Amino acid sequence: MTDAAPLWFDPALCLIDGRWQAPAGGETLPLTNPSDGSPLCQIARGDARDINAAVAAARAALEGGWGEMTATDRGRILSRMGQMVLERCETLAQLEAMDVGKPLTQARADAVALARYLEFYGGAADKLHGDTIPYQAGYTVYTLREPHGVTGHIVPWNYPMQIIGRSVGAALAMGNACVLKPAEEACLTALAFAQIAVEAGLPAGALNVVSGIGAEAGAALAGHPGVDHISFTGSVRTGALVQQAAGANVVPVTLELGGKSPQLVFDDADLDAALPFLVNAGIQNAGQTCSAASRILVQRGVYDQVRAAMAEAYSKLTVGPALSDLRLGPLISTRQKEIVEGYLAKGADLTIAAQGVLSDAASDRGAYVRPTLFADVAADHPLAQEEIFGPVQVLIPFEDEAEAVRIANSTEYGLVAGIWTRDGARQMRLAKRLRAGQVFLNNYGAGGGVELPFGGVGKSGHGREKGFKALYGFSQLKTVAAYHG
Ligand SMILES: NC(=O)c1ccc[n+]([C@@H]2O[C@H](COP(=O)([O-])OP(=O)(O)OC[C@H]3O[C@@H](n4cnc5c(N)ncnc54)[C@H](O)[C@@H]3O)[C@@H](O)[C@H]2O)c1
Ligand SMILES: C[N+](C)(C)CC=O
Repeated sequence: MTDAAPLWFDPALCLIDGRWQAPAGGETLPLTNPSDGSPLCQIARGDARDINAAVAAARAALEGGWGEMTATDRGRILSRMGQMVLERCETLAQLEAMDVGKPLTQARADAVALARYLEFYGGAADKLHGDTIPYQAGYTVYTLREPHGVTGHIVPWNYPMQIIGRSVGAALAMGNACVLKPAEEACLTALAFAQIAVEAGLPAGALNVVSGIGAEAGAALAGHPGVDHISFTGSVRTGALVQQAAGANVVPVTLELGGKSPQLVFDDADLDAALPFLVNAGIQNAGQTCSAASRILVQRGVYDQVRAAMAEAYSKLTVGPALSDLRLGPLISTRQKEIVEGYLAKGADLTIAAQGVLSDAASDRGAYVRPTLFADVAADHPLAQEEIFGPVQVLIPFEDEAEAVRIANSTEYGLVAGIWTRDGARQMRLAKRLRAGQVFLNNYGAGGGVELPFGGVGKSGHGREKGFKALYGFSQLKTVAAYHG
């Protein structure tokens, strides 16, 4: 680790029942810095035994101090955690940059987003309540909003802080006790978050964190009969496995999966306003973003202009080590680099409109690829259909609104869509017709905005996280019908 980001916790331990402890198997896994391939540290290789202990600790917390705490007091702790995240912002950003390969500016924004989630859900903890319901004579009927109980949170490596904030933050606000399984590729900020929770006075067992391999600790959590709800963020393939495992115990699952999100640019669009969003939403976090706008659909009348402007922007993109804070860092791993290079090879028959450049500091030991913009891509080409999870965007021309909608809705995903047009009626029509969980009109937020409900349709998943509405998903309703004559 660097002096700038010293670890003030031991990453080779799991947080269970408020205590950092060695995993039952006594084994560790290496974390690697994707910017140069150097070893970062060892993390705990938790397994089913640690998950069992974590679930038991969470259950005990619900029956003890955490379960008895008022919503207002829960909110206060979350708000305190948010403040502590802000105080540690620079350290957290450095850890995320080294662990994920994310440029420092983006990592800083993620730390601030984590703080915002904690503030937002801290403030919301005591705002959601039940109703009274008019019923038959002699009755008083009301509903209680209650936590699910023990919630499992399985998160990926690409935005650890943001995803932990939105799912664990909302779950704790509603009074659940959480078991978090971060990704084995990058989990330092998940562990730092756990330490912050301890320091902020979160009662023992309310948050338990077990790092480890997906097929071991993750599968044990997904299939655990003592868990009452699972929030999973990751790939479609793993999401299906998690849903199946949880389904065997009739446990509800929220799935936040992948995407192939489009931005639609019409002839009447404000192109100057659109350009930064078209490019940035494709290359943010080196394209390893579920809501990346990897398809840019452009109407014929402005197609050449958009292509030229994007190509110029691409030629200025520089890739380098995360701590040098260029526009793009490396991919998470050499394995991910091979996957992206495989897609670039599949695009050998296509026209490359432009590519970014590697900085001199981007060594062979890092997982670097040049951001690549393909032009004139057919809507059914694999590069226009499959999630690549790298800095690759395709330009697809269209004639009219009907064709734009058909192409936009032609993938198996439906996470986010952007529409660039000055025509208000078209904005309203398309906002309804596009299959996506979020639609942005004349802007594009690649998942930004803690206040905005987020989630997918189709293979992008189901359920909604973020925003106030997420609190409904992390709680359940009990109806109380009192007969008093
Ligand atoms: N919709 C969203 O909000 C969102 C956000 C970020 C990433 N994603 C998606 O995540 C994917 C990339 O992330 P990834 O490669 O880390 O995904 P992944 O599915 O490989 O891993 C995600 C998590 O699942 C765990 N896991 C792996 N196998 C498991 C199993 N059998 N049982 C239980 N858990 C298991 C992993 O350890 C990790 O913690 C992309 O498809 C991306 O679009 C979606
Ligand atoms: C929504 N977001 C950006 C936090 C994560 C997507 O990968």
